[in-house]
Amino acid sequence: MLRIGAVSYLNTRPLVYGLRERLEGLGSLTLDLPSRLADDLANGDLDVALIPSIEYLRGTGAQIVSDAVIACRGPVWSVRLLSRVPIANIRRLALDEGSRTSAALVRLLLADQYDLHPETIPLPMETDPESVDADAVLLIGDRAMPPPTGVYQEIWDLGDRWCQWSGHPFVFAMWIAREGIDAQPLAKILAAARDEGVQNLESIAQQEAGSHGLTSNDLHHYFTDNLHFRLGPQERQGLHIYQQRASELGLISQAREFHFCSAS
Ligand SMILES: C=C(O[C@@H]1C=C(C(=O)O)C=C[C@H]1O)C(=O)O
Repeated sequence: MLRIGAVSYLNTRPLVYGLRERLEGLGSLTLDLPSRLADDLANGDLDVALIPSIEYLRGTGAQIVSDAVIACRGPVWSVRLLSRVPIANIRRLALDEGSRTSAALVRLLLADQYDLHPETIPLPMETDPESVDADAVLLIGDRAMPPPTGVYQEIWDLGDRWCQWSGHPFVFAMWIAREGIDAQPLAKILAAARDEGVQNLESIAQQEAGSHGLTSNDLHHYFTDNLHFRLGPQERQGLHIYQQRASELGLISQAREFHFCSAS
């Protein structure tokens, strides 16, 4: 049985639509924070997981299993930098502990656009962003979605900032298999779950909205207009640009070749 892990945020509901049933007899599915999924894949506690793309670029796992991904082609809504000071004055930055990709992305954008290299501190899941001693806070996933309660001078949507800066989509997370795992049977299953999820965005939005304090219209808009669930040539290009720049800034040690599972 394969041990499979997926992100526990709303953004992943369309990717795991009916997935447990499809996996019957082949694997089990657990949901967790993106950063923990990457650590569990790296230490062998998971066989396949939806991990932050930067962790794959850093060397975690062996193969990209599917073209089902979490990406965006403009504003993403759920990845935001909230700054109490003008962006150019950020000295201390708190980073959502669930994140790896966006944690590197925000440092990359601050370095390239403002020549800024702030001190970073972790923002634990249970910590209220209002209470943290930092000039700015990076939030991802469900907790980034409600309107912020504090007073902020500037708010960045990192999907939007990246796409405007690079001219390419951004890939936040990908299904990755660890070394030695035959993930081929999974490739079709993950793509089929995504395809069915994408066909049912309206009903997923209706099911999930209330418990997250969102309207089903807003959530439907998030799934259809903000998120993008397929790794195509433009997304690959965006990933290459991110890899290149992250490596130049020392956020990853060296660029790796992308390996795709043959059935994907
Ligand atoms: C768009 C998002 O993509 C995510 C961002 C990730 C990261 O920053 O490491 C990892 C997985 C995705 O859940 C989000 O969480 O809002």
